Parts: sequence; C-alpha cells; structure tokens
Amino acid sequence: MITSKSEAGGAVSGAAPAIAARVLNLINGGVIVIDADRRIVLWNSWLTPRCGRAAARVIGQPLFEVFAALRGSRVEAAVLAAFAEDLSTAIPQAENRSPFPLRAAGSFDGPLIEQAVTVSPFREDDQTFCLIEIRDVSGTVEREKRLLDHAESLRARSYVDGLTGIANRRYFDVALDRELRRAQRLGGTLSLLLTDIDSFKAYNDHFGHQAGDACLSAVAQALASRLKRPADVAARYGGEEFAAILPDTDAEQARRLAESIREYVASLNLPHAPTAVRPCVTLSIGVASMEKGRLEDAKALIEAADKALYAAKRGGRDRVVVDGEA
Ligand SMILES: Nc1nc2c(ncn2[C@@H]2O[C@H](COP(=O)(O)OP(=O)(O)OP(=O)(O)O)[C@@H](O)[C@H]2O)c(=O)[nH]1
Repeated sequence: MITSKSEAGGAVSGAAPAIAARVLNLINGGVIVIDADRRIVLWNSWLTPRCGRAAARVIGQPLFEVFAALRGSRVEAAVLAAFAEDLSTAIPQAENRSPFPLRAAGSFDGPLIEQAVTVSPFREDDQTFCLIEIRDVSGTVEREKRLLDHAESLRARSYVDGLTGIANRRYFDVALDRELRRAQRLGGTLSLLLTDIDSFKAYNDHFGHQAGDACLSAVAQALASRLKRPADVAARYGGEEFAAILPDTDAEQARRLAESIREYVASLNLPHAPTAVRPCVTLSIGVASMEKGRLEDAKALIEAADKALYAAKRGGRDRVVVDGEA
C-alpha cells in the first residue's frame, strides 16, 4: 500500500481519493464546500433526498442562490467571517434551528429538520474554501423537549395535593410568601383563611376512612369554587385543614367570603356522623389579615389565623372568627 504524510500528519494511502469520495457520501450529515465566490464545489449525497437537489444541479452554483433562505441568516454571517477573518463558527441552535430548508429524506412537505451547523474555512492550493457541515439534531431536540415537558409536569404535580387535586402545602408556602411580598411592595392588603372540617374524626369513625377522603375532596372543590379571583389560592394545609390566600382582600371582605364558604359547604348537606355538632358537614374558619407593622410575615399571619380558627372551634364550631375578635 502506498502511503504518504498528509498535511495534518495522518497517514494517507494511494486509494485515499476514492475512499474519501465514498466516505463523503456515507457521512450521516450534510457536507458542502464553497469557494471564495460562494460557489458550491462539493456537495455530498446526504443532502440530495433532503432538499431534492443532486450534486450535478448545484455544483458551480452560488450557495445563496441555491438556498435563497440563507440570505441575511447566521449562516451567511458565518460564511462571511470564515472568508474575511478566517473564523470557524458553530451556529448556536437557539437562534434558528432550521437554517437550511431541509426535510426528512424523501419528504417534500414535512417539517424542516432541526440542524446543528458549523462553518470552517480552510486553504488548499492557495485558495480559501469554506466547509459547511449540517447535522440533523431533530431527534435530540425532540428528546430534549420531552424531558422538559416531563420535568414541567413533575414540577406541576409536586405542587398538587394528590387526594383533593387542589394546591398542596408546598405550593401554599411558596404562594403565601410571594403574595405577602407583593402586597408589601404595592402597599396592598392580603387575607388568609384557615378552615377545618368540624368533628372530622367522628366522620371517619362513622363512615370509614374512604368516605372521609371523598368528603375531603368535596370540601376542597367547594372551597376552590368560591374563590373567584385568579390570584386567590385554595390549598390543602394539612389533614382535614384547608387554607385560602386572598390577595387584595381586607379583613371585612375576607370575613364575608369566609361566611359565604361556610354557608355554601353547609348548604351541600353532606350527612355527618350522629355525634357531630350538626347533622351535616360544617366548617370552622379563622381569618387573619396583613396589616402594616403587624402580621407582616407568613409565620405571624398563619399563627393569627390559627388562633382565630381555634376560637371558632371553642365558640361552638360552624362559624367564622376574625383575628382580634376572639
Ligand atoms: N379520611 C381522612 N381523614 C383524615 C385525613 N387527614 C386527617 N384526617 C382525620 O381528620 C381527623 C381530625 O380530627 P381532630 O383533629 O381530632 O379534629 P375533629 O374531629 O375534626 O374535631 P374538631 O376539629 O375539633 O372539630 C382525624 O381523625 C384524622 O385522622 C385524610 O387524608 N383522610
């Protein structure tokens, strides 16, 4: 076998030109070489079924006439930099994912292939050429998108209470913190309701735990359905306790809303255990509102609402108590 040293120091056999031509057409990606006049001097067969043009039709043609869509694109800028400044460029995928109008092999109207494109200048026989490599990254992009969707759905699920379908405690903590800071920044108001199903132990003991779960779901839906503003948040705070975050709502408005929730749940007439205070499921609700200089952080607000809730329980249940009125 005849071998000689290549420019880069690799070994090249006498059969190299034939092998190189064969390999060029076996490469799983597009390879285009253009000369300083931007005319195509090399075109591999990967490109043919993806743009409907064989080498014979494009060799000698100006690249930016064959692909007019490339005019003004990052590819044109990279080609300019290659010839003018001897710069190689890997075109960031975030910018234009499909700079060349290429489609899946044999498809004439399918979606464009997502591409990773690199542009590299080189010199041969005192002339400058530019190598353009195109890789089909549609599969990688699709996998990336599926992973992102999956991560997003996991994240969303991590904020939802599995039993009732409303927001969970983790979401409540994040939302209360965010809304408190927003209210302080804008000088607005904010109220918090803490709600507890009355004598729920008796409910479970009488009807069984599964019926208890169904009752929790029904109360959660009832609570969520009474909150009409987009920024309101209904959350399961713990076992049989629920919370409502009410931005832009003062203590009096919050009391009225709490009363309407209490009345609505009572009106559902969900049968309760014989030992409960009422024959139907009822709620006790504690209300606390943020005030300037008082109840400004989540901990203080929750404690105040909890104290009001405790007062509602002590006062006989099935009632609303506003912080400070206990
Ligand atoms: N079915 C069901 N029960 C739950 C769940 N979480 C908490 N509980 C029950 O809720 C009941 C709460 O009981 P207590 O805290 O004693 O209060 P209560 O019986 O509601 O009485 P008051 O709050 O004083 O009116 C307990 O029996 C818990 O087991 C749940 O996810 N499903």
